[in-house]
Amino acid sequence: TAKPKLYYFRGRGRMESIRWLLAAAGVEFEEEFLEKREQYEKLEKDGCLLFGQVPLVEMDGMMLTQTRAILSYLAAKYNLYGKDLKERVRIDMYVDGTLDLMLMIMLAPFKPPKEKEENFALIMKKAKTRYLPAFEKILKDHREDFLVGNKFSWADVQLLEAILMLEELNASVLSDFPLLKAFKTRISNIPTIKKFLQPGSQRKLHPDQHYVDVVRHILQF
Ligand SMILES: CCCCC[C@H]1O[C@@H](O)C[C@@H]1SC[C@H](NC(=O)CC[C@H](N)C(=O)O)C(=O)NCC(=O)O
Repeated sequence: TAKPKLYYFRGRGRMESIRWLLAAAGVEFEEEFLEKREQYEKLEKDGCLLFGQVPLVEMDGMMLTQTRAILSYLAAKYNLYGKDLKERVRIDMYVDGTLDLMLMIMLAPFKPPKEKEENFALIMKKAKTRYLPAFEKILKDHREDFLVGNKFSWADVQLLEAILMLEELNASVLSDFPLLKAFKTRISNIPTIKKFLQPGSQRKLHPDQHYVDVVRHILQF
């Protein structure tokens, strides 16, 4: 069967969580990197972009857009979405929280220079006073290796992704969160994730100025 094909910039952005989830599920995927505006315009002209936006994932005979829709489809398809409705809604709550946090981090490089310092402080404040305490408490109350049920799920994948992004911004961000530190080690050692964390995987690097310039050029903003 054909591998999923991801269409996005050569960077993390909104597509990175999709790369993580596919990798965690052990699913190989191909990528087409948007480097020129013409590529984006062709996708639009060909009617691939429902709302004129990427991420776009071509799989199972469909042209899928909307990051959350794609992630939910993948989680369900690869059995990473809990055992019943109640586990699924907890996973949805947790992943929406990590997506909110990661969106702040993802958009940071696009902030005007004079706002960067303040924006960085806001991200760290939200991480340390809102998101990390919430997940530390979940691990404390739930007393399992994973966030939901006693099984690896989409929520675990995305929390690890968010933790690693935060540590890139501030290496000691987990210093007050011992359960999250142990969680990070546990989940990082899951074979499919361990492989994705090795150099040479399809995991993308921290965004640099070139990347910001390419995105601005293609999307003309
Ligand atoms: C890679 C760095 C990403 C930072 C910026 C990204 O976040 C978004 O704010 C913009 C990009 S992603 C590219 C952007 N896509 C979206 O905003 C998708 C939003 C949608 N709800 C989703 O979750 O998939 C885009 O195609 N815009 C064209 C335009 O709307 O005309």
